[in-house]
Amino acid sequence: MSKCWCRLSTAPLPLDWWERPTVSPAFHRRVKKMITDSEEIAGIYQEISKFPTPLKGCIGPQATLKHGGKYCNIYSEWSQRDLERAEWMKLCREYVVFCDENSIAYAGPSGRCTELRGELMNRDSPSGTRKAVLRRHTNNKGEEKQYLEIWSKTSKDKCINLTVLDKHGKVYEDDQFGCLVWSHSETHILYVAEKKRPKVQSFFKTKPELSIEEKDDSTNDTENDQKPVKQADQFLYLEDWGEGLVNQSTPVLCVLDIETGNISELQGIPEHVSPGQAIWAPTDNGIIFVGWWHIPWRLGLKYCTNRKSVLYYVDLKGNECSQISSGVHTVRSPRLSLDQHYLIYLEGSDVGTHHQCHSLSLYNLDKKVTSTVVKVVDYPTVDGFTGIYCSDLALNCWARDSQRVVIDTAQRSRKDLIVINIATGIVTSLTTDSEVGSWMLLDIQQDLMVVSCSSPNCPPTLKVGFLPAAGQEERITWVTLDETEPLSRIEWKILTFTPPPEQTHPNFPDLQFESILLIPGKNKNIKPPLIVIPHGGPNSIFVASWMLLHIVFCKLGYAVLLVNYRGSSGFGQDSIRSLTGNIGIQDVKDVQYAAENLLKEGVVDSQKVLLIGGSHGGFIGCHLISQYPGFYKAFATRNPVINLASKLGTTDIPDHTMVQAGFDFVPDQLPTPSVLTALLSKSPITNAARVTTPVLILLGEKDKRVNPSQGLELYRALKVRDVPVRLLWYPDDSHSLSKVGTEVDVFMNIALWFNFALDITKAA
Ligand SMILES: CC(=O)N[C@@H](C)C(=O)N[C@@H](C)C(=O)O
Repeated sequence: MSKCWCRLSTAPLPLDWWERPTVSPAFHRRVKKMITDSEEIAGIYQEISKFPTPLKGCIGPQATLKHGGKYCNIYSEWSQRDLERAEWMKLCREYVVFCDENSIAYAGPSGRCTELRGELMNRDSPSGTRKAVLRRHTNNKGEEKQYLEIWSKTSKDKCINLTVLDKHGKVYEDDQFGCLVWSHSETHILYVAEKKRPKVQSFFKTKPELSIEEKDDSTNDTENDQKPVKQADQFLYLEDWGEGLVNQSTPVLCVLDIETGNISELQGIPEHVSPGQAIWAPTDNGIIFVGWWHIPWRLGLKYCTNRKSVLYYVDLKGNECSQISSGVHTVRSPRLSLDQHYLIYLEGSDVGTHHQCHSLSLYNLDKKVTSTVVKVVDYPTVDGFTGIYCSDLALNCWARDSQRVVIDTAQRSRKDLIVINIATGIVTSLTTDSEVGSWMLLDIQQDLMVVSCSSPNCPPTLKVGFLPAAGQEERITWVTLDETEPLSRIEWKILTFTPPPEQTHPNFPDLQFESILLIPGKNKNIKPPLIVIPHGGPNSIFVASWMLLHIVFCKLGYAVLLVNYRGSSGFGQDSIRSLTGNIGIQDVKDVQYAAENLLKEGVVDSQKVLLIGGSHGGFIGCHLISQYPGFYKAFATRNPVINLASKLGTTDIPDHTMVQAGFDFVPDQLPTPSVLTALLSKSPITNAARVTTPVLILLGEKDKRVNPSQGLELYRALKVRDVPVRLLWYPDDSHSLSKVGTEVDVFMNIALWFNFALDITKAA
């Protein structure tokens, strides 16, 4: 029986099963409601991938109309997959809103949407009269340059070639460090760039003889160009900030004087931190920024909101730097109130997990004192509030009274908008009663908010609404900017599970967990196959929002179960705590419990259960197929964690491996046999001999988080045991496999892999 991979099969599976050209016509007849033809599958993917995702929304200044009343424009940017060009593209859409002080008379689109090319970042000046644009342009020699442009309402006023100026390396446009901020006076712009590095060359490079003209020219070279070339450093290792941030090493804060065009690098920043997320202090006298510790070395930052970091103020006159946040482990997203008296920011403690419940801190700039406005929530409060889990606050999140802030955060399996009163700490939800699954704040100006919202069966749309006066927040009314319809014949709901007594955590016995179920059609006579998907992290979460992969599978006829096992963020800090040291057990049992409970309800086909999991979700998936052989008919996994012992030395976040496995992370601790043995014993590779489920492995060669050698270990273990396994290797992609060309290939391969698996299950 060792070569059988499904319970119904009695004969060993032919090793060439995947190579067989088509699904049998008999299969098509049997599963009429399933779409199995590859062209049709590709067509559905293409159709659904046309819905763009909002990236930003900015409310312009309000203008008064002749006959009273006001209006303003809303500028929004979206990203969309261009399947023909195999790339992400950015587009912009504009809207107009007619309103009075606090109600909207009309809101709707103005003009057409257009593609944005080469714009890396842009930011309106505080008055709305000018705009700064960071642009990438490739000239006809194929050289890429970065420009900083200043636009007025009618034309481009200034264009600075940052590459030729050569004051610094590339400007950062990531969410982690990057910023582009106008001073309050609108005379300067602050941004983050890679520090200029000394030129390096080989020991044996012959210097070209300069012509007379070139010698003359070289006298005009900048001070930096004349610095001696470093020879011994040509191959010096440069630390980076890990997965998704491989070109980021040493950020510096830069200030452009718009009038003179002069760019200066901010001095006075402590040597042991890398600065980012900077803002201007009141009256432009100083700059406030987050400094991430880069000693003893840089640990990966992506998905890791736990990195040691401090909030600083640097004075622009004396370059003196002082610490604002105190005694905390991690800070993010400093945001100044409109009256410039308060600063709020997200704060986290030294819990070790990569994501956690944050508190909201307040710094009173007049009194120079810090207080906590919203504390960490261990267990959901009686009114259901589960705490703050966002990784960043919206750039503008203050109400005009400078007493309230609006935040979007996961609350169990939804993403809600909440208002926090900084004086009382009272948290009020603006969206709990809505039928929409997920809300995100894009901008707030004079209490007018623009938000994006979506549900698992409804693509994203923008809405506007005025934040009601304090205490009346529940009265909010939203006006939709673009009408979108939910996709027909797809339903979703959130399922709540209480783990059985034998699976409760001894220290956290009351924890529940949830799943989001997407289910096709309403025909009670047809039970769809089920795809079970645990998320990665493990302290991440699925919120009930529009996600391409899930909706396309549902359109093909699958039910999809997204499991937020205990340890997911959004359910209170105790839930996150409960998984530490328990990975491979609690998470695995929760996922299986959710799947089995759904099968008991009889709404899906219990003989056709499939599994997808990426990263830590792949770790859970590998445990599942070895612990429940025959239950899952096929498994597809992206960059899975297979062996914690070998992962420790190859990942950009070794602390994560140690902490999740239940150990403290001590940077100078060398691996010991006992630790490595414990790591190995928690790893799915040790049970690979029990696997009979066909596995599709999808690996990104450039993955710094989970080295592709992890997936290769699994491939080899299955191949040698004649378990059907297929490995796809994406040389230009990394951990998330999110390049447009990769994503579509990954999807098509999973869809076809599952088709074959179900076909064979039926035939057996
Ligand atoms: C913190 C982190 O990146 N963990 C990885 C092992 C992981 O599971 N990543 C998730 C977020 C993923 O889906 O890639």
